[in-house]
Amino acid sequence: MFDGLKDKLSGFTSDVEEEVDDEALDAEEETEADAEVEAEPEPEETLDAEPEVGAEAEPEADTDVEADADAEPAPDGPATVETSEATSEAAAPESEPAEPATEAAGEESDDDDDGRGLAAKAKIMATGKTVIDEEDLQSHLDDLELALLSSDVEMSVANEILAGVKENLTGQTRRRLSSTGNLVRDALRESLYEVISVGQFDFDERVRAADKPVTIVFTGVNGVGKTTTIAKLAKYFEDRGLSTVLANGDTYRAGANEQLEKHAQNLDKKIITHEQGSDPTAVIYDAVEYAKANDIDVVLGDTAGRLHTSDDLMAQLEKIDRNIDPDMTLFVDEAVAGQDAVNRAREFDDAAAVDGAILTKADADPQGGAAISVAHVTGKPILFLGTGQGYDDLDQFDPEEIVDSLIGE
Ligand SMILES: Nc1nc2c(ncn2[C@@H]2O[C@H](COP(=O)(O)OP(=O)(O)OP(=O)(O)O)[C@@H](O)[C@H]2O)c(=O)[nH]1
Repeated sequence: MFDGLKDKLSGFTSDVEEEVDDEALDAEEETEADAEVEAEPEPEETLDAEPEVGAEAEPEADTDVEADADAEPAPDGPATVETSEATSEAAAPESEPAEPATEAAGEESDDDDDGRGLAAKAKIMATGKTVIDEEDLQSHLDDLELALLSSDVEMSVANEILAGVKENLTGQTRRRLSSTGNLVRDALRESLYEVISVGQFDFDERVRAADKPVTIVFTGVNGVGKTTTIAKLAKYFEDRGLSTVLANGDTYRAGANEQLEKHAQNLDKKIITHEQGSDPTAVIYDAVEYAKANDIDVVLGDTAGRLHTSDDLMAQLEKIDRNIDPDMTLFVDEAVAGQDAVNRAREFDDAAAVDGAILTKADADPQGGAAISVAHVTGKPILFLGTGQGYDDLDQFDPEEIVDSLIGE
């Protein structure tokens, strides 16, 4: 799932990490040079070079930072990051002295596995320098933009991700990043998470809390796996102890009844159908009445997937809204449709406000563009991903899990 996108994102993070490493090395050399200068026999500089002796003995205002750093003496003596960190903070007393030194001290112990440069990276963050020059970052951001667009990520969403990465790596927010050697990945992770977690709510909880029967109506064009998804959700609810009745409100398409009937039969579920061409609202209404009479928990109502530009479609959904007032309207499309799915999500949401989306065929989608973009574009969350043709192949959409799978933990 989304393997092509994973590769592209990994290319970006390793390229920028390299750049950050180079900057870190430069910074390290600079700091070492500074330290040599500081080691000259001026009284205050001597204090920095030999903190155990000097700091407690001279608690003057401008040496408070050293004293703080020394409050937890480093076993390795003055050559530790804590010491040199405190030194650089003291050299620039204006810039938030104590906290960064503590951050850097905490970070240092985790940095061994990344080899060169990590202590220096922590130092760059702690001392308020940028992690990477904006200019150096720009060419990588251009590459990232291309990678996102070629993976079908919607333009405005790609721009949002780029802006987030840039801000996280060069702006004021970088201190929020955990410095465990994955600065760039963390920046990308945070930025991706922001766009794909839009509007998330607890689907199970909402269903549990609602008065029964809960009515869920499905919209979306034909051929994307809507019928299969309704069947998968019937199984999903059964697994959670909730009963369902299916309603075929797609009275427009020949063969729709048979298709849903087959799933209902396989899953041993009640299905309500009317003749082809009849009123979809009436079908779903009957299903709701059946659910009430038979103590059924959830009504799953299909609707026709005619073209989203059709006034008929809007009129149909409006009529369902007016007469049935469903608890949720979910938009279904296929992840593999990429930009088309994103555009349709926007148009369906404009036509008849949806509460969330389900993307089918994520298992067959190397790009991930729709999965990244739909929530941000509509302001409504993706709730499920279809991951295969079996009834159990439906995963709840967990933004954190998706981001982890895209860029590694
Ligand atoms: N690989 C994969 N195939 C799927 C998934 N969901 C549905 N399909 C397949 O997609 C094909 C179309 O699914 P249907 O449910 O019949 O789709 P549909 O005809 O769009 O249904 P309507 O939207 O109601 O018209 C079927 O072969 C399904 O098995 C999925 O998540 N992954």
